[in-house]
Amino acid sequence: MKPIPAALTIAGTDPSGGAGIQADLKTFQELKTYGMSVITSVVAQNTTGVQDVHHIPEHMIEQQLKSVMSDIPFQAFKTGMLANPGIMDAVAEKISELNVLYIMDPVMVTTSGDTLISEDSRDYLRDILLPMSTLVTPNMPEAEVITGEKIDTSEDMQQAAKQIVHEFGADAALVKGGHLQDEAVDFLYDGKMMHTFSTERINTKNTHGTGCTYSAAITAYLSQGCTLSDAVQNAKDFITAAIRDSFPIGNGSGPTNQWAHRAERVN
Ligand SMILES: Nc1ncnc2c1ncn2[C@@H]1O[C@H](COP(=O)(O)OP(=O)(O)O)[C@@H](O)[C@H]1O
Ligand SMILES: Cc1ncc(COP(=O)(O)OP(=O)(O)O)c(N)n1
Repeated sequence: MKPIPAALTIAGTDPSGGAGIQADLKTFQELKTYGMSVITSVVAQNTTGVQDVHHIPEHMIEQQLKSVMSDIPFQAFKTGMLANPGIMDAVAEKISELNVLYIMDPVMVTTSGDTLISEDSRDYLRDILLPMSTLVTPNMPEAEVITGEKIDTSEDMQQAAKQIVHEFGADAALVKGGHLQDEAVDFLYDGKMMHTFSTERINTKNTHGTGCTYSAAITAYLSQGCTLSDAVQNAKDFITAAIRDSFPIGNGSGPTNQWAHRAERVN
């Protein structure tokens, strides 16, 4: 019998439902992948920004991981918000036991400008977790932090993707261009080839949770057995539809719409 596609997200929460664990689980569900979650931080946030944060004690993060890992098999997992070195350490130790695909969304700062990980975590993220990853998905500011280089152009993005693989040890890197002005272009470097994924830029302020939703969609497609470049292309179609049909709700940057792809996808 074919295994049931299943995926795990290890991340922080968003009670307003647009980002973090909530966005990941909605995306897994929408893409017919059995979704599971380990919560690292409870974040009081909404479309306008972050109001407060409570970090889950490390022993409880480890216990959540043990509970899932000892019971239900999954083909892929992703990490999102890992707020400090203690949390990263707890996660690194448990995931080193896994032999499944690992998608790292190196969450650092939200669109609203709130910092989600401490300054001293950045080196740990780059030096310990990143080399364990099958794919890392930085946006342009995150790629700048990882590489230490300024990234302004699509040439800089491609250079950063290569550097993240060859110098810092990820199997593959997807540098996302949501922060570019004209085009929404992302570059995937898999250690051999550069792949380009491009769409027109949609004029909207409702992009809360785009990075979470995109990396969750990649994780779901990988759990179903897609190749890396197919998983990214399918996920790019998914996130583009979700942004195009995003929800104009809340007082700030509204959330993306995970069910928008249904109208556009021909199965
Ligand atoms: N306004 C937009 N129009 C179309 N695609 C976008 C837009 N903003 C972001 N994207 C796409 O959404 C995905 C997430 O990118 P990005 O916004 O850079 O991530 P993050 O949320 O981590 O900052 C990428 O594929 C990016 O190209
Ligand atoms: C708990 C949590 N994790 C990650 C983010 C950042 O989400 P992202 O998808 O990068 O998009 P923005 O929210 O920054 O638009 C978050 N807000 N909360």
